[in-house]
Amino acid sequence: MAKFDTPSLANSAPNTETAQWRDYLELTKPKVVAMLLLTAMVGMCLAVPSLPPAHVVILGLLGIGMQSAAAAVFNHVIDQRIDRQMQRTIHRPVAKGRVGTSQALAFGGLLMVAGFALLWVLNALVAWLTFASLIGYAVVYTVWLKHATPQNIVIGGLAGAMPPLLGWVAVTGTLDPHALLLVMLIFTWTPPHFWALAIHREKDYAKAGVPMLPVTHGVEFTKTMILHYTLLLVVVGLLPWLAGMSGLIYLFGSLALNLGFAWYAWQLKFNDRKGLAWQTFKYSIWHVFGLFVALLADHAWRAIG
Ligand code: HEM
Ligand SMILES: CC(C)=CCC/C(C)=C/CC/C(C)=C/COP(=O)(O)OP(=O)(O)O
Repeated sequence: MAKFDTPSLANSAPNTETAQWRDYLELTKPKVVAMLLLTAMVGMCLAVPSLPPAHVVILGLLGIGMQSAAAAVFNHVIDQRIDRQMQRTIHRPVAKGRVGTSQALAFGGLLMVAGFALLWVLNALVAWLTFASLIGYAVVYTVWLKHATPQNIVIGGLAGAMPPLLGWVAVTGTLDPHALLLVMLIFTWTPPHFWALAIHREKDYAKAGVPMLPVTHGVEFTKTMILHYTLLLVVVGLLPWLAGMSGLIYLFGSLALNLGFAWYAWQLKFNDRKGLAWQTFKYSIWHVFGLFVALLADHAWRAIG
């Protein structure tokens, strides 16, 4: 790996190796999409008092999953130059040349069209909103925002925060302000999720010339912002309960998880121990998983109760 450290080699033409199915899977960012689908499923369940119809869940998750995966594939194609400059991403299939740009575009295009068609069967609103999220991530964030401002992931985070609302609309066909509260949860979670990683990978982003907050405003300022967002998340986390969407299981679950996130952020800011940024990033992933499982468990409890 070390041989790619020098900028000249990092920028050189990619290797041409044979693509395997694993490369195509990697292009879809499967773990991120799996988490997005969990949040979409929670949106579907909370849209109705008990359980949504099985065919809506299946078609909806397939459609939202395919469109999210397509967005991830396009992100790999568009970012291939900067991916070749960062240690974390240097081995990605398009960056390395194992999957060519046109093959990746064809794969992404297929996923996009198939996903749109599946959602169209449910209702036009969910199909268009999901497509707008795809454009939001693959074009607005990846092409423009990422290189334009250190607030890139705050604004661009909206696309990744949309799945609970998309799930909700898949079931009801209409927009509901309650679904926006779930969007707000992920929207507030995204900056501390990403900036913790950006501190850990600051050198990567500086080398690739991407204006992430730790690069433009320094690590200390970024830590302060992370702490602010986690404290805001404690408050935003109360909203689903205050709005009557959830009960005590969610309330106490979210309080524990959000205070835990704030504790990590506090340590990151005021303790110089090495590795805290990476630990905070890892925690953020378990945190968002726990938050949506708590919403689901709470809903199931109320549905049978
Ligand atoms: C603009 C918004 C977001 C940005 C910039 C962002 C950034 C990132 C980055 C750079 C990684 C890769 C870390 C690595 O390579 O080790 C990552 C991992 C991850 N993110 Fe995010 N993220 C965003 C939104 C989301 C959302 C909305 C979710 C789900 C709710 C999510 C879930 C995950 C998961 C599960 C991983 C771990 C993936 C793995 O281990 O392969 N992210 N995120
Ligand atoms: C239809 C729909 C809901 C679309 C959203 C799809 C989606 C995959 C959102 C996740 C956001 C994400 C992983 C951002 C990281 O991109 P990055 O380019 O900053 O990170 P990288 O360097 O790891 O590629």
